[in-house]
Order: sequence, then structure tokens, then C-alpha cells
Amino acid sequence: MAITIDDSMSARISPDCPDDTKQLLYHAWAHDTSDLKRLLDVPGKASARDPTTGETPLHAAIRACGPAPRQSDDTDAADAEADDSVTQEAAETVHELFLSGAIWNDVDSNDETPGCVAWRLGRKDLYRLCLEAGVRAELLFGLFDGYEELSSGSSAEENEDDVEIINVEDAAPAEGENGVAVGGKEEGETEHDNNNNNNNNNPNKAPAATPPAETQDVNSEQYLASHLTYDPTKLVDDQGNGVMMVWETSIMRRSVDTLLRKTSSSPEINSAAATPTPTPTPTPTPLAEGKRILNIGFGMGIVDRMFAATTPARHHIIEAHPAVLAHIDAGNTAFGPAWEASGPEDGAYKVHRGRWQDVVPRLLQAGELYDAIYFDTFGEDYAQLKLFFSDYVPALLDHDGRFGFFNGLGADRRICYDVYTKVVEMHMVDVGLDVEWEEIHVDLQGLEEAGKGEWEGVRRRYWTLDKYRLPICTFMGGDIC
Ligand SMILES: C[S@@+](CC[C@H](N)C(=O)[O-])C[C@H]1O[C@@H](n2cnc3c(N)ncnc32)[C@H](O)[C@@H]1O
Repeated sequence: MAITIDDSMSARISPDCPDDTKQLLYHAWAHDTSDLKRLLDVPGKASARDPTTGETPLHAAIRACGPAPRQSDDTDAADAEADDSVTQEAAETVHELFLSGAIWNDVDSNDETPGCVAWRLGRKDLYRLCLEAGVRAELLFGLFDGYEELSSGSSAEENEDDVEIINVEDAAPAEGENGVAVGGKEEGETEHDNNNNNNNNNPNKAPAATPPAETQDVNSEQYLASHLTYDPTKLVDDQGNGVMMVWETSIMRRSVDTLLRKTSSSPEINSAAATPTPTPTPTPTPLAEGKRILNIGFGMGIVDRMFAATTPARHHIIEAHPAVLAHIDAGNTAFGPAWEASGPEDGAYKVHRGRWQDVVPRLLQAGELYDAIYFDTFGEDYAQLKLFFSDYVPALLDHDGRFGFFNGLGADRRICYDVYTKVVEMHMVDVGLDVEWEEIHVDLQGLEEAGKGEWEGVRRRYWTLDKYRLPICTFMGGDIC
């Protein structure tokens, strides 16, 4: 059920808001940039917040614009001009706030970041400013080696104890943005201890926007020591975290099709990731057989069953969790000893036991090279995915091969998903990889509400978006067709 949000000033700036914060919010709301600048004289002020509503100056500046007028032939030219001028003023205020260290992904009491407000109101230019700030902040965190994972922030109540906000300008010669890991998990010792309490270190299964207070970290070590439960529709750990769910089957299908398709037969590849366009359902494409395939993360074996059906020349699977390996050993899957023995030569079909971080160097040493690599782990942060595609993909992938990964980065919130898309693109370029995004529709029926439908028995709704951006990564100058 859609929640109605009251965007009025009286609803957002509470009577008990401290005076200095009130002044900031009023000036931001009025787009009074020059006076606001005067008030932003102390680091941290740009991210002050109303203790009741969580309103920050960024929220106020964006919210004050109201909904964007609908474009129609009857739009009054004078009204359109007036609106342009408001947007322009708001953009200046937002820009100034970012320069002064405003945090792009603080959430208010409606569980909205400033970017979420901009999107809801149809203020695309302001949304873009928030997106760009998020990308800069995340790249900056990367330079500091500070990835934990993109976080969509936490609720205002969780931030009541905010004490100090450090402006990253003090720490690095950047553009004055606050460093914040966007999309995910817990943060290190930064101001975002206060903002990003989403503790799910898993780029694949991204955290929910506002985790329950009892949410605990999911880290790789704990995950790999946890008890797992398989049922016909999902694999969950002993905290109830969804490791893999059957609703993702269509995403696995498209991933395999994209990695192994012989020719590009659909027009749906869309590299303008942050401004996606709807894509038609593709016609089935013929898949290449006899390829050399590496899949990291067995889970429910969904993607491996699809890979296996193409009769690969090599099919290597890396899996680290003892319970998943025991599930395979117990004969519950088609990937036991008989499958391993069925390969075209010794060792061609194999489940490599252990963490990919330990197994992959051995594969490299053995001179393995693959045509298709898929990466979908659990309990790991973005830094691990980045490490994999930066340090290992260039050595493991044949020159015209394709690499893909489960793209759940920041998938609990549109802006985090968009920020991650850009960040991944930039990091891939750094290592000579090109990424194109195929946008596919996700049927959200049964996925709408936490704890219900598909999410019954799963503690966090890690997917909320109706579009999945499927990455297709190739070497630059290569041909994805
Ligand atoms: C999301 S599931 C993979 C689902 C799979 N794509 C499918 O189609 O069913 C993630 C898997 O990665 C495994 N995993 C997590 N960390 C790993 C690591 N460091 N090395 C290898 N496997 C890992 C988990 O145990 C789990 O089986």
C-alpha cells in the first residue's frame, strides 16, 4: 500500500527542532543559497537534521520544489519558466550543500534519502546531482580503501545519537563531498557510522533500506560458519538471511543466455544505465555449446544446471560453504561424482572446494582460461567483487570471453542501485573491462512486502526494484556479439 507523504514545511520542520537547525532548514527550503552559505560555517552543519523528522537541508531544498509539472501541450509557458527557475535555484542550493559536506544518503523519517525525494517528485535534475554526489563519495571511499558496501542509509530514529559529522574535505582533496560508502553494509569509523547501519556485507544480496534494529552483520567468516537450510524455494542461513531464492531463476536464465549467446539478437542492451529505457522481452537466442565456464557460488545450483545443459568443454564451480558442499555430496544435486566423471577429460567438470580467494590462484597457476565467468557469492562486500574483477578476471577470461555477476548492489533503493552502476562502470574501465547493462523486468508480484510472499521466512527484503540491470563485461575493444 502506498504511503502518503506530507511534504509541507510544517510537517517536515518540527516545532521542537533546535533553532540553529531550523534556520538551516528554512534557508535551504527557501533556496536562499547566499545566507545558507553563511550558516554553513562549521563542518557538519550541512548534514544537520531535524531530530523528529530527520529532515536535512538537502531534503528541504529538494522537497521545497514540489512535484515537477507534467509535461503536456497545455503546459503554460510562464508556469514552465517559473518552475525552471525554481529548479535552477534548488540545484544551486543542493550544489552548495554538497560542497559543504552534505551527506547524500541520509534517510529521513519517511525512509527517503534526498535522492529518493527528488525521484518521487519527478525532479530528475536534482536526482542526478544526488547520484553524482553518491558516485563521487563512493569513489573517494574506494581510494581510502573504505568499502564496506553501499548503504542506503538508516532511519532517523537510528541516528538520534549523531554526534559529529566529519567533512571529507578535511581528509582528502576531493570536491568537498562527504565520503560515504553507498549501498550497503556497515561503515567504518566515519561519519557514516551514523548513517549506514545496514549490515549485510553482500554485494549480491543487498540490504534492505531500513533494517530492523536487531539486524546483525553478515560477514563472510560468520556466513561460512553458519548453518544453512534448503527448502524448495530458497536457501537461508541460520539468521534467516536469504542466500539464494528461486524467484531469481529468471535472472540466472538471462545471465546464462547473455554469457553464452552466439549472436546479439535483441536491441535491449542499454549502456545508459542511470537513465534506463524499457526493453522488450527477447526472443530466445541460440547458446554456444562446448564453452569453458567458471561459476563462483553454487547456492541452489540454478545457474550451474543451466550452464551444464549447454554441454560445456569445461565447467568449474567454486563453492566454499561446507553445508552447500555437503548438500552436493549427499546426492541432492546433479553435480556429484558422476557429473565430475562425465566431463570430456579428467578435471573438466569439477566442484572446487573452498573460498574463491584460495581456489582462484590455483586455477591461475594451472593455466585455466575461461570463455564465461559468473560470480555470485554471499556474505562478501563490494571490495571482494572489485578484487575479483580487477585482479583475476583479466587473467582468467579469454580475450573474447564474457564475465557476469549477480547485480544486487544497492538493490534495496533506486539511487543506491544507480550509484553502484556508475561506480562499477568506472572501476571496470580502470582494469580494461567494458560493462554493458541489459535491463530486464522483475515481476515484483510476491516480492512487494517484507516477510510476506516470497519473503516469508527471510529476514531481509534484499530486492525492491522492478528492473534488474544485468552486467555483461568484456575486454575493451572486444565484441559482445
Ligand atoms: C547466492 S548463492 C549462489 C546462487 C547460484 N548463482 C544459483 O544459481 O543457485 C552464493 C553462493 O556463494 C557461496 N560463497 C560465498 N562466499 C564464497 C566464497 N568466498 N567462495 C566461494 N563460494 C562462496 C555461498 O556459499 C553460496 O553457495
